[in-house]
Amino acid sequence: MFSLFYGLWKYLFTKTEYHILVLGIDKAGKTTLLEKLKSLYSNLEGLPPDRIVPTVGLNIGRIEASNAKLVFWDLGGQIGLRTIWEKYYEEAHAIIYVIDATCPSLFEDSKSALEKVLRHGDLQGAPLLILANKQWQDLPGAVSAEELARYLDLKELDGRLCMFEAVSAYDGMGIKFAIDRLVEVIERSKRTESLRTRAGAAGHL
Ligand SMILES: Nc1nc2c(ncn2[C@@H]2O[C@H](COP(=O)(O)OP(=O)(O)OP(=O)(O)O)[C@@H](O)[C@H]2O)c(=O)[nH]1
Ligand SMILES: [Mg+2]
Repeated sequence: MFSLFYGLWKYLFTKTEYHILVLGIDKAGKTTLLEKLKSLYSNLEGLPPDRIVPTVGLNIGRIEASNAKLVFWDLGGQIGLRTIWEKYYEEAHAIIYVIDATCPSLFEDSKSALEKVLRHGDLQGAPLLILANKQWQDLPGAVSAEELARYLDLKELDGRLCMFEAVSAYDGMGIKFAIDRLVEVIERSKRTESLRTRAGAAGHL
């Protein structure tokens, strides 16, 4: 009887944990975004932009949003570090792909790195949120989310849900809206269902 009530209590009150990969080429603003997420969603003050250095390993950020626990894995985007990305694919519920929207000369590089990510079998069906970052008042040259979508013209989405949002990792503009949308999509995605089934099966071994 106890286990029945415990199971029900756990079902009602335990928040599901989702793993979200934060990818993108170097200097796109991934770590600045991660630190801003910490400030926006918790009492912890994230690192200020002037103390953030290029990422070599992995930065992890945990927040609670839209009644879910979110774990962000922020990886280095330098060309020699991109081979590490795939080690995290299997366990990821979704991808956030960050692009410096003020730098069209790097869009092609961003696009080909992203296409490689999307082709990988371990990320099949993972929802994708593409952020047109650096929409900051001091950088008026940033392209909008719609313009970025046109530039990238992604063809190999393979049935996954893809969203574009304009954000500023500096001042936080657009971030909460984008994350809430992503969580909604993660909760309904087939990928989440299959990761849950796999975790359940592993638990019964
Ligand atoms: N103006 C402006 N600058 C930003 C914004 N986000 C990041 N930056 C700047 O862009 C540069 C790179 O930011 P990072 O967060 O280190 O970029 P990253 O994608 O983590 O880079 P790697 O770790 O090398 O992959 C830094 O100088 C940031 O201050 C933004 O929203 N607006
Ligand atoms: Mg970084």
